Amino acid sequence: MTELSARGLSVDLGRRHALSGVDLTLRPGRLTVIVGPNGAGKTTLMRALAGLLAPAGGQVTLDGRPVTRIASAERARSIAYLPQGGSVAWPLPVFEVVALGRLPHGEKPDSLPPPGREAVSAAIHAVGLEGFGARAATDLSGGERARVLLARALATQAPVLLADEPVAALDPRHQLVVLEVLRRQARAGRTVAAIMHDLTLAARFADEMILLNRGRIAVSGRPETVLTEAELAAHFGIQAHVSQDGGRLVVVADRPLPEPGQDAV
Ligand SMILES: Nc1ncnc2c1ncn2[C@@H]1O[C@H](COP(=O)(O)OP(=O)(O)OP(=O)(O)O)[C@@H](O)[C@H]1O
Repeated sequence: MTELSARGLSVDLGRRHALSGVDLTLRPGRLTVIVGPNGAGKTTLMRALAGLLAPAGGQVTLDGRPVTRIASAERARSIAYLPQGGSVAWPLPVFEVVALGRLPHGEKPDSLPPPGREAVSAAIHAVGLEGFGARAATDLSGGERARVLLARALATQAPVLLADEPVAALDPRHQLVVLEVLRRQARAGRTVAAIMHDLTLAARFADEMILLNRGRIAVSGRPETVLTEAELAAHFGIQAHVSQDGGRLVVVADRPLPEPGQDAV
């Protein structure tokens, strides 16, 4: 059971304050969805949580230990990170790309021990890519490749899984497949966070949501607390209609609100 926390987290990128004073705790057993407008700092936050960016202030801790002080191999075994829009550089077979997720365990793709091989096969199965194992990962569609990269992260079997826009490239069925995988990971006791832009889908799967805007947490909590028409207007700049359909939250973006100082069209 692994808890990932940020306290007073600030990150500068060049001269830009990308994150300021972020406090959050990602808990085992929960799927937390991070939302926010473009440029809000979501990717920066996830990279800092993964220990890939050094904070300018505050800190990120994994079960109380500062994440940037954990040796990289141990960190990679503890936190699986799926970057946004990841690519595959080499024409390796899908099985071998997914098997790269076992490297933090010291297991090489061409000589996996049985438990490692099982983890790779289970990850390929989880994302619905059976039958793709021998295909070159460079010869796949964007959505297929996105699922290969998620499978690589799953194959690590890390107690923490951080996924940056894991469903952005996927068709509706595979969006559901992947979100069900993330929810199952959480239900199995892992600590799971995902960045998403589809607010209705996010509300359906999130145990908890964090709305980030201008590098700060604007609001967090249950989806119905975060996704109110007022919060959507204030932070996404949209007039939206939020309703309940059979107990599910539905967000329909009606129109963009004028930027402050801009005349309505
Ligand atoms: N390498 C960089 N140097 C300077 N500024 C950067 C750098 N990378 C990102 N930024 C800026 O930091 C801010 C946060 O970027 P970030 O990628 O975290 O946003 P995001 O919320 O993930 O956005 P999106 O929804 O568009 O993916 C943005 O204003 C961006 O322009």
